Formats: sequence, structure tokens, C-alpha cells
Amino acid sequence: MARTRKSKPSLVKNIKKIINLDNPDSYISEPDPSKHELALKAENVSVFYDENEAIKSVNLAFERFKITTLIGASGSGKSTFIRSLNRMNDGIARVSGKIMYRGLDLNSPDVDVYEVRRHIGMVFQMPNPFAKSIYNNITFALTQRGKYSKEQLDEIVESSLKQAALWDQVKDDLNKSALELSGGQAQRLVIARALALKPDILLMDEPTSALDPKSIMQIEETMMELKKKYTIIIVTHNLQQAARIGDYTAFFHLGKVIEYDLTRKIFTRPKVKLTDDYVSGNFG
Ligand SMILES: Nc1ncnc2c1ncn2[C@@H]1O[C@H](COP(=O)(O)OP(=O)(O)OP(=O)(O)O)[C@@H](O)[C@H]1O
Repeated sequence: MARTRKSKPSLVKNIKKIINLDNPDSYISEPDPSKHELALKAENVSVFYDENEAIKSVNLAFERFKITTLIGASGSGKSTFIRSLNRMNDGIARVSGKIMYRGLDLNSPDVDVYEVRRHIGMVFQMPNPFAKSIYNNITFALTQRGKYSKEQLDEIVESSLKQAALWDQVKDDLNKSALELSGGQAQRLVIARALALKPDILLMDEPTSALDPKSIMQIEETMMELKKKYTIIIVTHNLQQAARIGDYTAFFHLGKVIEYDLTRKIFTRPKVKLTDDYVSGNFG
């Protein structure tokens, strides 16, 4: 039987597609909102420190109950970007674009910044417990804004510490100063403090870079548990960590997102050469 020659043009087209994808300047594969629930979406976000545009029109959608890792060389803009997601750049930098959360633009000036940070908590690189007891570290923000009974506060302290996997170590020492905790314990306390406000999303800016290897592994295990209830966005310099815990990974370079995809794709078959160079350790 004579063969049709129909398949040829489409083959050529496919090869062209592959060639084009071989070395694109950028490649963004965001979760499809019709199939995956989004927790947060950055739309055309740019951040300026005076004239310096540190973040340039970034678009990223974050899937709910997943861990998204932000990677890139020093100075690529990861911290600047993550801080824009819960208005931590207010008074420091000018942020344009939209941060969409439950249909609301959190970057709008009339949004209550306290409420933003209650829904979107933040954990920093250096554990920063308050110079207060373990118990009061957790209840402090709550009691500033609302009225809670002792029983309610006790319950919140216990459940927050349990979620941060610190309860068993401190349950008999809740009145001890938080400043006496080890680095790893203090970072867990800070995580518990953020959880006490019942957030949806946890932003973490290099949360384990000041910790010893054992504490790093413990916090990673805790994060894998936490993602059952929270959406996590984390900046990390530790590529093994990004590969271990990330569901999605965004690679930043000079203020832009060069590639955004499933973490396993970023680390095994990135589409952009620059991403490949970075994850292969050729720069950064
Ligand atoms: N408070 C600030 N004032 C002025 N410029 C800043 C400020 N913070 C960051 N920048 C600038 O913004 C750019 C991005 O810095 P940023 O700290 O966001 O990068 P990064 O990827 O998080 O780096 P690192 O991994 O070293 O923390 C850099 O050029 C930096 O100098």
C-alpha cells in the first residue's frame, strides 16, 4: 500500500519545536489553575530600590499545599521577591504589579498589612525569637490584636509547637526564655510562632542556612509534614535541599525568573541552558 506523505510536515514542525525549546531564554511552566488550586499568584511584579530594578516583571503562580523553592545566585533577587509576597518590602522598596490572593491584590495600598502577614507568615534566615518565654513568643502577636482565654492560648501554644515538632522538647519548659534554645530549636519556635496565627502560606527565606546538618534535616522533615496543611515558598542556596523538598522550583537570575517548572524537571532536564549551568554548579 502506498504510504501517505502526510506525517512529514508535522515531524519537521515537531523537530523545530524541540529545537526552539532546546535553548530558550526563559521557560515558565506554571500549574494549570483548572487542575491545581493556586494559593498565590504574582503578576508582573517588579521591585525597585530607588532606580535599581531588582525584580523585573516576574509572573509566578504557587500551587496550594506544595513546596516551591526559589533558587539562584547571590543577588539574583530571591529575597527581594519573597519579601514582596507579604508586603515586607513596604518602606524599603517600591513594588509594582499584583500579588493575587483569594481574588484580592495584596499589593493594593488599602489592604491591611497586618492581615496580609497573618495569612502569609514569614520565617527568616536567622532564628529571631523574642526575648520572652517560649509560651509568650507564641501568644504575643495573638494577644496584641485579639482576646483569648487562657485555655484557648494553651491550646494554640500546644498545637503550634506540635506542628513545628518542638512540643516534646519544651513542653515542661514553656516559661523558659526562648533565648536559651539551640539554633535549630529557636527556628522551630519561630515556625510555631508563625503557625499560631493560622496562616495559609509560609514564606521561608533561607530558613536552615544558619543551622547544623541535623537541624536542617529535622526542619526539612517538618516542612514535608507542614505542606499537608500549608503552602510553602522557600528561598534556598542549598540545591540538594531544593531537590529534596521542592515540588516546584523557580530559577532567578538578575531579577528575572529564567525557568519555573516541577522541581524534578529543573534538576534533571531543564529547558534553559542557564538553568542547567546553575544546577550543575557551573556558577553561583
Ligand atoms: N535593602 C536594600 N536596599 C537596596 N538594594 C537592595 C536591598 N536589598 C537588596 N538589594 C539589591 O537588590 C538586588 C537583589 O538582592 P537580593 O538580596 O534580593 O538577592 P538574593 O538573590 O536574595 O541574594 P542572596 O542569595 O545573596 O540573599 C541586589 O542587587 C541587591 O544589592
